[in-house]
Amino acid sequence: MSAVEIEGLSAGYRGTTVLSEISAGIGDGGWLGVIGPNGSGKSTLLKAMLGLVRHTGRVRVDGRSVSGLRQRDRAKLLGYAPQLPQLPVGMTVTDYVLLGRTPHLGPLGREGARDLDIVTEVLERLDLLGFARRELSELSGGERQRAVLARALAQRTGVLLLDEPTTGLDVGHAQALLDLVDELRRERGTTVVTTLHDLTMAGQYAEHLLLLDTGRVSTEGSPHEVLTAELLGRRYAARVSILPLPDGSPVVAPTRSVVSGRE
Ligand SMILES: Nc1ncnc2c1ncn2[C@@H]1O[C@H](COP(=O)(O)OP(=O)(O)OP(=O)(O)O)[C@@H](O)[C@H]1O
Repeated sequence: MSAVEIEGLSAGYRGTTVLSEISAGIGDGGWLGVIGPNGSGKSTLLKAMLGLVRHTGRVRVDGRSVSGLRQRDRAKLLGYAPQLPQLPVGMTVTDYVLLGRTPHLGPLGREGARDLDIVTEVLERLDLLGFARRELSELSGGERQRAVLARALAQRTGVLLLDEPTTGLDVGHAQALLDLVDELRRERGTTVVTTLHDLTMAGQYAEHLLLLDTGRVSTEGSPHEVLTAELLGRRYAARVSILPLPDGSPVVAPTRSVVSGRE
């Protein structure tokens, strides 16, 4: 359980500023969805929170600034599943997920029974036990995606930062993965930050959305406040309609332009 505050976060690469003055707060067990068009800075925001790119401003977890922490100590607070992780060649699923335990290992770097138990539990939870001894290169895209999430879950942190966790997953597996994250949130009070391209799903799972545009916060608020045809049309240069589901939650439906003269 951890509350997260982002305060005046600016970040960039090699002298170029990509993110400017981002501020946001997420309560214990909250879910923040970061949305925005390609290149708007969503992944950079997560990387800056993790200290993986140069940044100014503050990130606090339970009131404690993480900016000055060593990578290892940050990794005890913030779990991370990157969008395009480098997957070590020849590594099995179990060994890969065990990497999530690295920040918790003692000076000799040996994993103990508790670490192995956590890995088994996570593999079971993500329906990966059958693949435990398989090499990562022998998994399908969706299975690999689950292994990446498994590694982040094995970190056992109060905060999870998930960068496009449903990329490459079919609708059923995407739902199952987001349901699982939601379950963790309810059971353990895990605080979640996800970037998501699927705006309907972003609105269904996140309670609060942060819409980025060219590295700045364009709009933030509840899914109903942010997922409007006018706003999305402007920010994404897209034609969309917002349709309500029976429970009132918004579906973002792309609409095709009418081409005259077509049969
Ligand atoms: N390592 C890097 N070096 C230089 N520029 C980078 C680097 N990574 C990202 N950028 C640039 O920073 C900007 C924001 O990129 P970022 O990956 O954060 O966007 P995003 O919103 O996550 O995009 P997408 O939806 O396409 O994944 C882009 O203009 C991108 O080209």
